[in-house]
Amino acid sequence: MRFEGVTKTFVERNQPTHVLRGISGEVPVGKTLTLVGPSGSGKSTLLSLCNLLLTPDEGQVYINGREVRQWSIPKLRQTVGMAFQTPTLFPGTVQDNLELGPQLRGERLKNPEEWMEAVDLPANLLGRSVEELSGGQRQRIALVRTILNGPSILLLDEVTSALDPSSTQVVEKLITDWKAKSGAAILWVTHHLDQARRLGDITWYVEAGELLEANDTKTFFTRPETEQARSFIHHKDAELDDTDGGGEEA
Ligand SMILES: Nc1ncnc2c1ncn2[C@@H]1O[C@H](COP(=O)(O)OP(=O)(O)OP(=O)(O)O)[C@@H](O)[C@H]1O
Repeated sequence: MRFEGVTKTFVERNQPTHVLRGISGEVPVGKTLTLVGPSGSGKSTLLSLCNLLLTPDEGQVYINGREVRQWSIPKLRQTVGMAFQTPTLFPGTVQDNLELGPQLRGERLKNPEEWMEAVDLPANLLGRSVEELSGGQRQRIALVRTILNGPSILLLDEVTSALDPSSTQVVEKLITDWKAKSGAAILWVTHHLDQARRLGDITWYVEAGELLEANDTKTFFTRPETEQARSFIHHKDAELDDTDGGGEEA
């Protein structure tokens, strides 16, 4: 996935907000890119351009070498999976939701129980309506469903923010195991710098719509190049210390 000079401006009551200002860079195949930056810096907007929930005003987004606007929406959404903080599931049973992706490819889901085990949920939930699931269970099922669509790129927007530490661990393991097997590229927005540090191969820092730093994750966190990134890391780490060494933020 590649961005070339991407800009996006929202206009509300004649007031323009320049949300993305000339973002360029690449998420290489098989890598996890963790995207960090202050609230309102444009992270979710950047993700939304990758599967045409939004279109850029200027610049291009390339998926597997082809500009997003050249893709058919169904093919694009199958290739580029996306999961949000608030999971979306279709009405029906858990199994109905998991079967959807394979069915669209004319396949059958062979091992639903194994997927349930992978996200630490009992197999007897398969026949239950998704209405009956807790928030943490919904998020885990939504992620499995996204993965079963067979994407080669995964966009994750704060997917563990509403989860307790043990569900967070299950979700992180699901995604990292799947990435290792599939060789997919992942663009992962997170407010949790410990998560960005732990899971990223590459980290981007955006502030006020500008990509101020793009580096391998270890270098970004140990030797940030800009004063803005240094200060952001420092403040976030201090917040984490204040919340008694790593509790989940709301
Ligand atoms: N549809 C929209 N119309 C108008 N303004 C929008 C729209 N979507 C986002 N914005 C504005 O664009 C800016 C960037 O929002 P975005 O959600 O991309 O930031 P973010 O970095 O993901 O924030 P957070 O970390 O809080 O989720 C914000 O000022 C937001 O209010």
